[in-house]
Amino acid sequence: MTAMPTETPRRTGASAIHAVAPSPRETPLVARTVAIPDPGDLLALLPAPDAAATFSWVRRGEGLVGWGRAIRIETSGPGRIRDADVAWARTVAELEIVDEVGVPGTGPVAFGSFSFAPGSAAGGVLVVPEVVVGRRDGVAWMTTVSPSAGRPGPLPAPEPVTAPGVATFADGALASADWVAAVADVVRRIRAGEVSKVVMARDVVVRTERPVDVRHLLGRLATSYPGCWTFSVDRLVGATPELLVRREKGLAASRVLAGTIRRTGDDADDLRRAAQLARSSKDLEEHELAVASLVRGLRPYCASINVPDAPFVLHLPNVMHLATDVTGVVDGTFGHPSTFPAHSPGGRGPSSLALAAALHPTAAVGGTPTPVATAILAEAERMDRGRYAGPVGWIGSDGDGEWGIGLRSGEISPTDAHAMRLFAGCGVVAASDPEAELAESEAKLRPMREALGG
Ligand SMILES: C=C(O[C@H]1C=CC=C(C(=O)O)[C@@H]1O)C(=O)O
Repeated sequence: MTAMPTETPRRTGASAIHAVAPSPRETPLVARTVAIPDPGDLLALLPAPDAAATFSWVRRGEGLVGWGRAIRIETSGPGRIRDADVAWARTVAELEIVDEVGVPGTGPVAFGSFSFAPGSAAGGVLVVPEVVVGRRDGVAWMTTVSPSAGRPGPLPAPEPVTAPGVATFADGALASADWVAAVADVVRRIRAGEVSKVVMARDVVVRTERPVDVRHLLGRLATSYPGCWTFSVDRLVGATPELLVRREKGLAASRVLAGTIRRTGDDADDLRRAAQLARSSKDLEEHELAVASLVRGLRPYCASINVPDAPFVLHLPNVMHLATDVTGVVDGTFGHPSTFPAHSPGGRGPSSLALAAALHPTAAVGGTPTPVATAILAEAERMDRGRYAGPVGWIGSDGDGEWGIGLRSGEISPTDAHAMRLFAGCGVVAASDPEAELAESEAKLRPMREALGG
């Protein structure tokens, strides 16, 4: 039996499952994975401009792309990530799975994206595309999810990609000067001892001459930021350098980023700046708090954890970050309450999504201590972050998967394909200079601005 709608599906024909109440289907959906010849550029396969039905998780030419919506799971509230994990395990249990390839990313896959804040109307979503094409270590495959058990047909011929034309950018919730004043106020509260770190974000609204074709953005982001995860899930699009958690074959991995310096484009100067960043006590403090929060979140789920003594400097085209790669051995015997048996045959422990639920929000996007910091930012930013800075990624049928943090991103409006909101945030600590944070947020907005042609 296969999960089917408990409420009227959207008119796209997708099956909609609201949270954890899938109801049975007469004919099971079949998820079939077959090997295919190397398909070339994965992003070039995406057939249509519709951001709501276009999925991507691509880094250095490898990863997953998908289109169409075979199953949709929507969640909301504080349990939005865990509820989606539970609903996914139930959905998987009711699929018929034929996987002729058997590597991470084959079999049925759900792409997901979750709001930063528990109370956000943006909630959470998992979508199983009708078609997924993936590549990893030179192996390529196609997975189809449909009521038919037949072998998949040829890939569709993509429609031409269109550029958005002239894009105009305007202040979002706060004008720049007001945001700087809000950051200054937060610095005062930190210095008064109320909180150690608060990540302050801002939004920028965009209007484009022509409807945004998400494939245009994805192509530009992937070309300019090959080391980032170029993602598209349900209209949230971006290229994030930060991995919240990957679970693969019993191992958990996370790339924590916090502490930033802008690049100038001059190699010698950038090297000097990298050294300056590695020694900056303000950035090292910001970074340490982010690593500590990640490790605190991961520890209960791991038999062992490896945390390097010092961060390295990650070079991106727009900025450099202090970075720490944390790894852990997932405790397969640990009975996470949201881990369904389908995710832990033989005691595999919490799924990648259960781990993401446990880790979000780290101090790289919230602050320290988390409850105080998130309450302060919610008030000071004067906006709902939506799914910016929330987990974004994919999960497979065995619970393995990859979840990034939805940074360097923007959301295409659900009602107007000419409208987007872009986001960027900065870790604020006692030594922060509000004007410098504004400049840093501008540098972090650059990938999306440039992808839009700004
Ligand atoms: C919150 C963002 O970045 C985080 C990740 C890396 C460096 C950060 C920083 O230095 O402030 C932030 O913690 C963002 O890009 O919107």
